[in-house]
Amino acid sequence: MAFPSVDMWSLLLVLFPLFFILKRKFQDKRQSKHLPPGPPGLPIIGNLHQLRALPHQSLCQLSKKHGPVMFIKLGFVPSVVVSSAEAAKEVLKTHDLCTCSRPVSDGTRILSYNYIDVGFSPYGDYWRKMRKICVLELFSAKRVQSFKYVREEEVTALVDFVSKSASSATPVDLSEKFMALTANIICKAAFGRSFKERGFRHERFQEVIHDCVDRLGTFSAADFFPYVGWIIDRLAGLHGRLERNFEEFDAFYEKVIDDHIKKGKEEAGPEDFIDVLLLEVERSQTEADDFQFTKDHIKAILMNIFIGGVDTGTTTMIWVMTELARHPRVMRKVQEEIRTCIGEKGKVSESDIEKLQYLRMVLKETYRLHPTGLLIREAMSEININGYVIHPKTLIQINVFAIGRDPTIWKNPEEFYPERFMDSHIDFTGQNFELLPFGAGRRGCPGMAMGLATVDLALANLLFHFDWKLPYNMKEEDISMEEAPGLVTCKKTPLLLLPVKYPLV
Ligand code: HEM
Repeated sequence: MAFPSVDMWSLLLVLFPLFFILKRKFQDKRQSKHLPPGPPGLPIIGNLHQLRALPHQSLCQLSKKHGPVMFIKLGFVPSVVVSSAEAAKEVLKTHDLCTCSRPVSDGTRILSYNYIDVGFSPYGDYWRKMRKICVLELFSAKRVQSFKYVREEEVTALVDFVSKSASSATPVDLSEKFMALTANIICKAAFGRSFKERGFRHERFQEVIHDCVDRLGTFSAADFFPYVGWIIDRLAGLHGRLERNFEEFDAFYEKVIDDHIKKGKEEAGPEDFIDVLLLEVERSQTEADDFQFTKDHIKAILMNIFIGGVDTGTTTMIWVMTELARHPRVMRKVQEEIRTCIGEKGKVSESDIEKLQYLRMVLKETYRLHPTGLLIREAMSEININGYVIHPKTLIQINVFAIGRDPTIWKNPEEFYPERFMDSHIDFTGQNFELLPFGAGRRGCPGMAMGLATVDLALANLLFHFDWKLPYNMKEEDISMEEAPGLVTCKKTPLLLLPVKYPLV
């Protein structure tokens, strides 16, 4: 989440008198003695001024002073920030049922077709039905397996591209290539064909996805200042951009769904997400059920898949390759593992991945230092965390970044050292609260298996086929580790590396 610029602050000051009247109306009547400790805030804006462009980092600093369960106010919105594994377990396991809703916001309302999706809709019967459809029909192990051919096709095409770059000694922009890879794989799984075959420029699609993810991670005044915040958002042009992106997505989905309806059963081919979801529409029309599954429901789910599945996988691969480029010892070790395991087979297949234990450690270590972002929940009823009261409607932010760098859990937390996982039981599947890149509990990521299948296959093949050097006489310490603001914490500058073909005998 990014926070406002100087212009936005001036706007806030102009609207100050209005806020003040509203503040009285929204005055927090809670007894502060039961609330978690936190930094003192300013009138109206609360603690917003203490958060910089990268809130996970600002919150991590603040929690070092105020503790692992910290109370802050974002405008009028009360929020609790959780920065220890122990407290995260309380929220995501002990009290999961009371904390598994999501807060509403202008951005998520637009992109979720008014909360008829899975990722942003509040907890309740409706969400349970939608989540069940996704988990059973779209993200099951069988379905993930059914798209194996798509992943293999796309990874092979990427290896071919990189081979050509290696032959001409041209550096590869891995950030761009990873984005195209995940977007193409998800596009083929969702629509049966690539963007190009669907008459859409994939570069444009990636831009729109990225823009939406950025916007969802950006401060929106309407979210924190009821009634008046929308004026600031309008003036800052936040709304217009998101609405235009939404319309672009919507027109594309509409066309692809209509193509599927027209083609009917005539055109045989592997079942894609739209085929599966159209069956849900049919089923809900024939079964006497109050729940009517419509074209808009399909579109809302597609939106979750693109927004939840593309930037996350891309970012994971970028950070892994960035850390490996900075740590040649680890790079050599992981390549040795892959090359010894694969031998003369020529390429890594999905069935080889489980044998690659060190690669798994590299992935865990990368997720520890570069998790996707803050986990965002909303309390539905009063709960008690570490002896502090959290009231209903409080925004809960689990700072996975802070937990990954907590010196009470991790020795030398700033060091990239995959071997720390050697004899450790800690994994990232949501059972261990020290490492939560996919979240945990009822709202944990349902697309984890699908995301990891791409990440594992692509990384293993790129590390098997190529050695990776730094271009332009760069040194390891020249690689920028700067993060970009957004819902997903990406690397700010593109990662360019020079591939050198590994000679297969
Ligand atoms: C490596 C890739 C991925 C990472 C790191 C990742 C991470 C996450 C995280 C942190 C959450 C929030 C969990 C929580 O609040 O506890 C989430 C939710 C979600 N993810 Fe993923 N994700 C990935 C891939 C995918 C893919 C490929 C899809 C779909 C094709 C997907 C679909 C979703 C959906 C629908 C939700 C919302 C679930 C809900 O609210 O019920 N994700 N993901």
